[in-house]
Amino acid sequence: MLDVIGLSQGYRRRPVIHDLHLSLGTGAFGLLGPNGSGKSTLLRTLATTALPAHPGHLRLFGQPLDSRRAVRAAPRRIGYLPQSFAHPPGFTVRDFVRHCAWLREVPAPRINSAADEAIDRVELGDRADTPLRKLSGGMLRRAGVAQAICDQPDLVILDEPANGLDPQQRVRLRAVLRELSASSCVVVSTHLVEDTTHLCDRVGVLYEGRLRFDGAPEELADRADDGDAGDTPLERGYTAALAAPPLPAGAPLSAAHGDTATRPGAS
Ligand SMILES: Nc1ncnc2c1ncn2[C@@H]1O[C@H](COP(=O)(O)OP(=O)(O)OP(=O)(O)O)[C@@H](O)[C@H]1O
Repeated sequence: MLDVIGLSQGYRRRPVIHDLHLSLGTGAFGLLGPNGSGKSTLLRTLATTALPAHPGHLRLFGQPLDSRRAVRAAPRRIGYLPQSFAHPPGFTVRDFVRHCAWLREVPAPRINSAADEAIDRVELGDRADTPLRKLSGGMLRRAGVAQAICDQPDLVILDEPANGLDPQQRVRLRAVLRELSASSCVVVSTHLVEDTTHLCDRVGVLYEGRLRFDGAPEELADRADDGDAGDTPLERGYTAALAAPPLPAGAPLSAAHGDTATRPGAS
């Protein structure tokens, strides 16, 4: 579904992601990392809103982004929720989700029903005709999730989707994403380390633009030492991973996710 092969990415002359390797198939992948570690930059690149410097660094749906045609085609199969997004404040939730679906070139006969279904999934059905400017922060976030999951894209990329959600809505969101991840590749960045146990079959820990861990949440918890900071084994395992060296390009991947057993580039 998605292969990142030695990706480096940054802003002007400032590198942020360094020689990153990652292969994902169907399932839920949680991306953890401290502020400024490069999570949003990586997700932006996977969503193709920022292109890699070299087309060969990213393969989506089996294709490198090496032609205008490939770059144009990829977003049709990607649902993306950025960390923050501009929205026309006069749009209702329904207008917004339909508009995003139209931008993604969801076939016209499917747009209305797919938008309504996505709005129901995030439990905004009773607000479908409410202008976005009148929504609470958590509701606006859910409207953002609705547009990303509308028509079940093959690749769903969500940058901190649980931001501002109350505990019940977080549980509901996890259930929706788990359901999606049975047939799509769902990539979620979060600061809620514990959330990944309930949602993800695989997590990555990014620090200073390099992956420090890639495996099942249980394996991350196993990294924990008594001396690591955190209240739970998973939080302590996360702290331990931050102190670990970057993963080498050929490191084996957890067998729990997708169909790739080793990193691309592994000999
Ligand atoms: N548009 C931009 N222009 C220049 N530098 C940027 C831009 N966006 C991010 N950066 C820089 O890139 C680095 C990584 O930022 P990024 O937002 O990817 O991290 P993050 O892990 O998502 O952080 P957070 O958890 O705070 O959201 C930071 O040092 C940030 O200052």
